[in-house]
Amino acid sequence: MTGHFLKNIGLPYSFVVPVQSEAFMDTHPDVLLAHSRLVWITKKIAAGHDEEYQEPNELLLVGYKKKMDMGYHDDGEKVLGPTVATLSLGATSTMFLRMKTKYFTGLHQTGNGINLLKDDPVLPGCLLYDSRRALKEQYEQGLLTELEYDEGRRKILKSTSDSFPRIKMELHHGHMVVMHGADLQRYYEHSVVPDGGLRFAATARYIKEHTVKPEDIWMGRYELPSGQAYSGE
Ligand SMILES: O=C(O)CCC(=O)C(=O)O
Ligand SMILES: [Fe+2]
Repeated sequence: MTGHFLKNIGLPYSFVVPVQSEAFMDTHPDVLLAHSRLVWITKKIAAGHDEEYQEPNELLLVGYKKKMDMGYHDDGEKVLGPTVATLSLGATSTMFLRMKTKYFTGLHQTGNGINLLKDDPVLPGCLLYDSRRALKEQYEQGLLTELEYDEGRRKILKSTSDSFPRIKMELHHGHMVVMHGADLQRYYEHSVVPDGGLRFAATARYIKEHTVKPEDIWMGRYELPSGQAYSGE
């Protein structure tokens, strides 16, 4: 993310690059209006799901100058809640979502070569899903020892192949994307490639309050004058 314009508002979010945060109460009112749109949509999307909903208390503005993009990554840091919402501003971009290569192949690259995944979740859509699922079930039912399970996997999982995008979305000015669910960040990753023009992404996240210095908690709070919070109209 070096080179991108970055500005953090609300609770400090220092995972990406340590950036100074500005309290919501001190920021420009338009930023609060943008944040309130993201709060509105996260509520709409997250309501009814089993994971506890937490209202975003942070906003990261990321600016993409000409020809910049953001490579594959996840937003699954421990300090974050399971809902991440982004408002796109400016140039059109394409967002890609793919299964992380290690879950796709069942193999991962370590310091000493390519190894079997310790706990292969065998996600629907992974490479060799049926045979991997069958082996895992036999192992879980006690029909295979761990050694036999590993040997069976070694036989079928020979090469690494790259994962591929499952979702490709064109994002236009004003579009909002919500990613909801910890597993989405655990097993999948996303990237964003603008069409070359200037673009800003305003991303709202929930930062777990216990991970922030108590004296900073107020930075994530604000109230809009009545009637100004976005209500979908
Ligand atoms: O640029 C975007 O739309 C998303 C940016 C993103 O993935 C991030 O800031 O983590
Ligand atoms: Fe992201």
